[in-house]
Amino acid sequence: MADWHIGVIGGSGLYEPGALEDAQEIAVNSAFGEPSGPVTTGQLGGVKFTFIARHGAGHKRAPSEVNFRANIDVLKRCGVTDVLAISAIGSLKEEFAPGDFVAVDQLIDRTVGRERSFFGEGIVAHVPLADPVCPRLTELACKAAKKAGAKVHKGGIYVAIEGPQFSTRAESHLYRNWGADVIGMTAMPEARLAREAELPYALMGMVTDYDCWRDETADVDVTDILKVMAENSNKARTMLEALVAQLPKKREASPIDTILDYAIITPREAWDISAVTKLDAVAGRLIDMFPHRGS
Ligand SMILES: CSC[C@H]1O[C@H](OP(=O)(O)O)[C@H](O)[C@@H]1O
Ligand SMILES: Nc1ncnc2[nH]cnc12
Repeated sequence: MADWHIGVIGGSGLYEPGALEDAQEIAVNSAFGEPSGPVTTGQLGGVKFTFIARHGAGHKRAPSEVNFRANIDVLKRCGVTDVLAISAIGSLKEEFAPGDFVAVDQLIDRTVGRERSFFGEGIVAHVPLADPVCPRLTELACKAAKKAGAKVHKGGIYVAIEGPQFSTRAESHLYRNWGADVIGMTAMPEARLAREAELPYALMGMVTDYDCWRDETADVDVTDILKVMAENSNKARTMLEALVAQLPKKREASPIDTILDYAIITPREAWDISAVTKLDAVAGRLIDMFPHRGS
């Protein structure tokens, strides 16, 4: 049984992990290009912990410019076992008010043109994604967020748009009609890639606005979003402390840890050597000729 190593992806307004023990900022290279920046790695409450800011220091990467593959690859290379993503989200539902937290459990992908797989080019995999988030980590994150004083909604359908513009009013109504509960620009392909990298992934969204469907409120705008985020980022950090404080002592295996066992369709003898080399972290468990993974 592996020990827990929590990886956190901080979204808009959350560019620092808070106080870590033995904190070190390290630049980790990825064969998939430039990650959003260096990671901060250390311990939180005695648990291994690694943080990356999704949009980079100073929020310089737009959602379409985030190299999601490199970010996930880098977390995997650091030895992360589970990923908690934190995001600013718009609400498409009356009950999800600004300031509330939503533990997302389903995703609709409306992004276009982003690299969405580690596989292809000589080694093909089809991982299941019916339930794109890890129920165990989501449950732990919900309890932690409540401990941090947040109003938490368990379950919500997130529609991921390409951005960077917010939605038109017609789109906002359309997504509501589809049954989506919240909206953002980053959970896809992040969740897809975490699954391919055999990393259980949970997404805690912090509601910052009502997008533009609601007559009673002003249309979404970044200044208002940042104001709500500023009020909530401490709560997010407290949630992280509460999360590590209540982790079970030993991390039981998750089915996601070995999802590639049933997903790679290309027979091993046909694997393309250069594709396999790039996958030395993501699929390192299966690539016994590449003893890898500095942890
Ligand atoms: C600052 S408003 C739009 C921006 O905020 C969200 O980012 P993240 O998911 O990284 O917290 C949203 O997806 C957009 O990228
Ligand atoms: N209304 C919204 N649309 C897309 N992404 C968001 N992130 C925060 N609020 C958002």
